[in-house]
Amino acid sequence: MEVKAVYFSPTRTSEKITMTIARKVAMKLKTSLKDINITKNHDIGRIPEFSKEDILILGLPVYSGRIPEIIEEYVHNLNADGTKAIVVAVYGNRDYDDALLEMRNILNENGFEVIAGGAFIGEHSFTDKVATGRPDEKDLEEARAFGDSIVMKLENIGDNQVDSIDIKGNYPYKERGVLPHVTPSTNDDCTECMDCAEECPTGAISMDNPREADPKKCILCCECIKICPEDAKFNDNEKIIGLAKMLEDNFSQRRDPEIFI
Ligand SMILES: Cc1cc2nc3c(=O)[nH]c(=O)nc-3n(C[C@H](O)[C@H](O)[C@H](O)COP(=O)(O)O)c2cc1C
Repeated sequence: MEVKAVYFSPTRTSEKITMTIARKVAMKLKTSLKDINITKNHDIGRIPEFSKEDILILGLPVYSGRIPEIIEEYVHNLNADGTKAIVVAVYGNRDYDDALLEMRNILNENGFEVIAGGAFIGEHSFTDKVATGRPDEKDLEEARAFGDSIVMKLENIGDNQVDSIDIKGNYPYKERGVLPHVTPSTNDDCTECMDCAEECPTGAISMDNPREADPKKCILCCECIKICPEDAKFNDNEKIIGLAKMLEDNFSQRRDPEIFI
């Protein structure tokens, strides 16, 4: 038996929440934890295998109320025969809409038994003024408490099959919004440390010149902006700036994690 934490997390908030839950579950079950970070490694040649005794904790950020399109094929290729799973969506304080439901449905269709789900909040990718610094200690405390509840449920279920859990969301799912085909810009403070290019989940930033990026590959995850030690990367596209302003004006009130178990 192994707890397998699989997550996609360009700006690391989904990673923090998923790993906090997973560490708690593995520790309480006194079993090993496998950290499967698919932020850069999401080609379907690397799909992990699951035994019936394993536990999958899948953590994804919410993009336009859905799971990120770039990770869709990978998630659809996760397969099991009765492995228990937990779904975790991390969103930027606006809404998670149908993302958590989408995750539950894909995993249930692929032979997992989804026994719990959680929607958590992370600092918004487009602005550091919405959900600033989240997940914070209170969020991590809730993530650990969620881990405790998961273990309690697993102990109660034993080897029995369970009914699928109810999760908030609608089907047909929300249509994905269309973002402009642009990349973040770079100012003169860039020192070519290459952190952005090395961490870019899609390889959109040139390894020869980190000021150059391919708009066909860029998914606007904002990893490069958040990771840059010199604050040299920024969004200067009008639509993205307008979106950030709309979020700051309308979605600054703190939202709390929601648990489905
Ligand atoms: C393209 C894109 C679309 C997003 N859409 C939403 C959304 O619909 N609702 C929301 O609350 N946050 C949205 N966010 C914000 C992220 O869900 C949030 O910042 C999350 O914490 C990022 O996860 P990560 O740190 O694991 O990359 C979006 C971010 C990006 C890059």
